[in-house]
Amino acid sequence: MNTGIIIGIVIAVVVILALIVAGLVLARRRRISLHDDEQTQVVDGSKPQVDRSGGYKASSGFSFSQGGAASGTAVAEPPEPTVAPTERTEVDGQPGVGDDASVPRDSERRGITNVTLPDTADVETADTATTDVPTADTGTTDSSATATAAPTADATETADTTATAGTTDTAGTTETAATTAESALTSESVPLDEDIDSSVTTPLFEEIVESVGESPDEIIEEIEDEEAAATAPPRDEIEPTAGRLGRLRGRLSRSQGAIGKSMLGLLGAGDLDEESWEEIEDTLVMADLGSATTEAVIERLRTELATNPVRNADDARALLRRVLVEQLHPEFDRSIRALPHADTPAVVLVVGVNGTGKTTTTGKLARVLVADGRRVLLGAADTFRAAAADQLQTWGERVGADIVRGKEQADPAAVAFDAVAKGIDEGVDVVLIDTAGRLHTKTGLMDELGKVKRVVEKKAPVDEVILVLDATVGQNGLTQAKVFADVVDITGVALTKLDGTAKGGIVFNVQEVLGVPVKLVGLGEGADDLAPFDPEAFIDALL
Ligand SMILES: Nc1nc2c(ncn2[C@@H]2O[C@H](COP(=O)(O)OP(=O)(O)OP(=O)(O)O)[C@@H](O)[C@H]2O)c(=O)[nH]1
Repeated sequence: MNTGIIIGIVIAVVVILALIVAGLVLARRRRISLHDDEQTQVVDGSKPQVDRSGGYKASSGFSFSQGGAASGTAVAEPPEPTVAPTERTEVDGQPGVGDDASVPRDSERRGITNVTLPDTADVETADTATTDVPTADTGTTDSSATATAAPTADATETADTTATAGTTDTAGTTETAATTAESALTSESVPLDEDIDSSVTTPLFEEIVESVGESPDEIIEEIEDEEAAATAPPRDEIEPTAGRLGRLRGRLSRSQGAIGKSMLGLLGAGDLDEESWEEIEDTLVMADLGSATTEAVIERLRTELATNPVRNADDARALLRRVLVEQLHPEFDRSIRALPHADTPAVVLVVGVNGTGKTTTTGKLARVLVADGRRVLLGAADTFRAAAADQLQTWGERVGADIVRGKEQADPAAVAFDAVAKGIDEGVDVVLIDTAGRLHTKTGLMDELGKVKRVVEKKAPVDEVILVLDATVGQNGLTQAKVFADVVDITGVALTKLDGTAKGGIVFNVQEVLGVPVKLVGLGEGADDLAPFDPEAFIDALL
């Protein structure tokens, strides 16, 4: 082979290599970076934590406002829902609406029971009864009742324990007290709040003291000793809300990516043909944005791209972010109306299908409010599930909030009513009422929920009705939501279990369909895993 041919081959190889390298460099420059955020260490106080989120963090803490009054801020009221409220929806036959949620976790499954609620006349009677004749029914209380009810319940308990041991005279005396309480219970009949355990402690105690003729101080001392010895669950330290936001990072990991990766990839690919637009549409629908929001997003993207073509990864991300944030209505008022009125506490009703996280959300919210310096009273109006009131009571003990609870199967409206009555009497700032989870196909039960609200409103206006929705049930959750919206005027949504779904897009759809803002998001089972919803932070976590 002569030298000329060899030189020619070498030059050709060099040119080909140069072309390949140049091609790779250009391709790399053009490609939009869709890197998975590495797990980074987020230091929260002294505890390092793994951040898997891509950075969901609310830019501010929780915001509370007063119900019924103008908030004074430049935030907009939500528009009318885009989907007109329908007749009560029957969804029999549809897959899984609330089904997963209805599987009991910590208690035996019980049937749904229709509860006869008092008519208006009864309610008025109850009003009087609650205020004027705090009954001896507290005595029927399981000794687990409430912190406030402790003296009464414990009096009974002490009597039982000590009498068995047969050690002191006091036992006998206190036993008499318990017996007196019992007989008072059986003989007295008080309408409506006959099942209420708490809120009636002191008068009953006085009755007992009178009847046994013993010094109140002596009895109180004994009870206090017993209480001190009792193994009460330790009260949690409540950390300031500002400190917890960092910890919430890392919880949206599974919501992240569904929209971001494919959307940015498509947008970054330059000119979009119809096939690409269809792919974008599919991505949005798959992420649970719903058809109305999907159409709106695509229209906005088309308009924007026509005037401002995307040139690089940053452009694509910024455009998508802007369009998605816009669709989440950042102008909505997302404050929780939990600030007291001049002479009544704020009343917050927590509603939703069973298993969505109502009790947990109520507890977490109580925690936030207590941390904010508010005096909170809990109303355990979920009388259908045996463990629900216990669960709420545990939350109350952890955060330092009293609770009003009823016996299992007690009248939920009566419990709610009594909670508000007690809240007014004691001058608390806010009463949080946890209602029973119920399947919306049971029309009677939905009507009952409406009655709970109406009965409570005999005492004080309901400032906030928070619908708790489980993000993992996706679109089906909206069928539930619409039925609740028909029955009680929902003022905000708490979207729970966002940590367990890859379909964070449900947030868009919820707001669009219900016309109410998502105010809170649940990001885990922990006590502090509740965050105020912040559209910008949320989109940042999605992209
Ligand atoms: N992963 C996760 N789990 C949650 C969240 N919120 C609640 N849960 C869990 O969901 C389950 C149901 O929560 P509950 O608060 O009992 O639900 P509920 O709506 O009160 O249920 P009922 O009393 O039956 O109506 C519990 O195991 C909670 O710990 C959340 O944001 N993320």
